[in-house]
Amino acid sequence: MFRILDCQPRRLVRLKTFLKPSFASQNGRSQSSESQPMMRMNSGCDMPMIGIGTWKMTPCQALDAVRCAIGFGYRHIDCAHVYQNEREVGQAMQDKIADGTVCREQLFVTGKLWNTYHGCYEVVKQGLEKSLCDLKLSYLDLFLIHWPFGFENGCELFPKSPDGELALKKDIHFTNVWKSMELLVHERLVRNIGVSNFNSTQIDQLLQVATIPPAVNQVECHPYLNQVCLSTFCRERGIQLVAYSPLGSPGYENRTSPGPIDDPVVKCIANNHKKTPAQILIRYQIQRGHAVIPKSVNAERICQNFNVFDFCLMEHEMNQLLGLEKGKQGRVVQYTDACAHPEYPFKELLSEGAE
Ligand SMILES: NC(=O)C1=CN([C@@H]2O[C@H](COP(=O)(O)OP(=O)(O)OC[C@H]3O[C@@H](n4cnc5c(N)ncnc54)[C@H](OP(=O)(O)O)[C@@H]3O)[C@@H](O)[C@H]2O)C=CC1
Ligand SMILES: O=C1CO[C@H](CO)[C@@H](O)[C@@H]1O
Repeated sequence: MFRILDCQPRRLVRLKTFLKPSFASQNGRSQSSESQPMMRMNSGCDMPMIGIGTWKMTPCQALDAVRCAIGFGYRHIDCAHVYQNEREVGQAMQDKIADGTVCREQLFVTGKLWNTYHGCYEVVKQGLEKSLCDLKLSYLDLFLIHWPFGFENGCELFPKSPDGELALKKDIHFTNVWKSMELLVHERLVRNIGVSNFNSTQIDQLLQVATIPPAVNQVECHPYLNQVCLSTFCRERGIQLVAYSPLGSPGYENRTSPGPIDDPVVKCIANNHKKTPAQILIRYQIQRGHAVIPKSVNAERICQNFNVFDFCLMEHEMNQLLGLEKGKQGRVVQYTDACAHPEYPFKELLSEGAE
């Protein structure tokens, strides 16, 4: 049986309940999917706490990495149309269903409505159908509004205006997009809906119109951007925080300084536990009650990132990690190209000063 984690307000993840002698260590053995912790969302659906991220996987890498991840026991796959690899992610899932490793119902697949599909209901539905078709699925477990702002509709993922700037679409508000997302639930094309990169003001606005409240807010989160306020805000409203770029997205071209995976404090905690810095960063999210979606295309690291249930960070270590916060300097995925949109969520990045 799956272990269920209740993510209701103020409920903390109890770690000892996860410790099972049968967990694989870093030796490449597969870990039983039956023993991984789950998050119960508001809708009553369960989401596995660790998923595999798929951004920046080439199509070929995605095919191998997702097959490998499912083989190691991952059941949560984080996808998006804009990652341009959904066909291969879908093929990998089909392959693992065909070889008997999993059935569809055991997978938890997240998709995201790309910014060029902010429009009327038909446009939003087209966005979903494109992903369903590529992923070779008849429904998604979770569908997110990828960003609170839209771009001009069309085939270009990053459309440009005649002046060469990103063509922002300002005549439709995310609350209208949300109403279409709700219809997709009623049509049983998606089991849960949520948002990504929304700030607390935007979530409040959404909650005022929603008949189905967002199940999750997927945001950047790691020790340099710990999202303490947003995490509490979401928890108090029964919204599950999903931590993206949990390793600080090393290698991302926008990263100009070393990230948390290279931080001496993280390395020291890792040494004390005989774990890797990546495992500390993933475990840190789980102990905060966040779902977490590290990306890797390397089989050893895919396995390593999943093997974080045989140790526990102590309170003082969690506090040390929380103390690494860098405010807006810690944010890697900034999307300042879209800052002229009224719903650009990270206004603090546009002002002078540290915070
Ligand atoms: N909603 C949104 O707007 C966003 C969502 N996301 C989602 O979150 C996922 C994760 O975030 P992402 O930005 O990819 O970054 P991560 O923080 O997951 O870091 C990924 C990088 O870390 C490396 N890495 C992975 N595991 C290890 C390890 N154990 N030791 C050392 N290095 C490691 C990977 O290299 P290698 O592959 O070679 O192992 C890759 O370069 C994305 O893939 C995507 O699914 C991300 C950004 C925005
Ligand atoms: O998920 C993400 C990664 O890729 C996208 C663009 O290329 C980002 O906008 C987004 O946040």
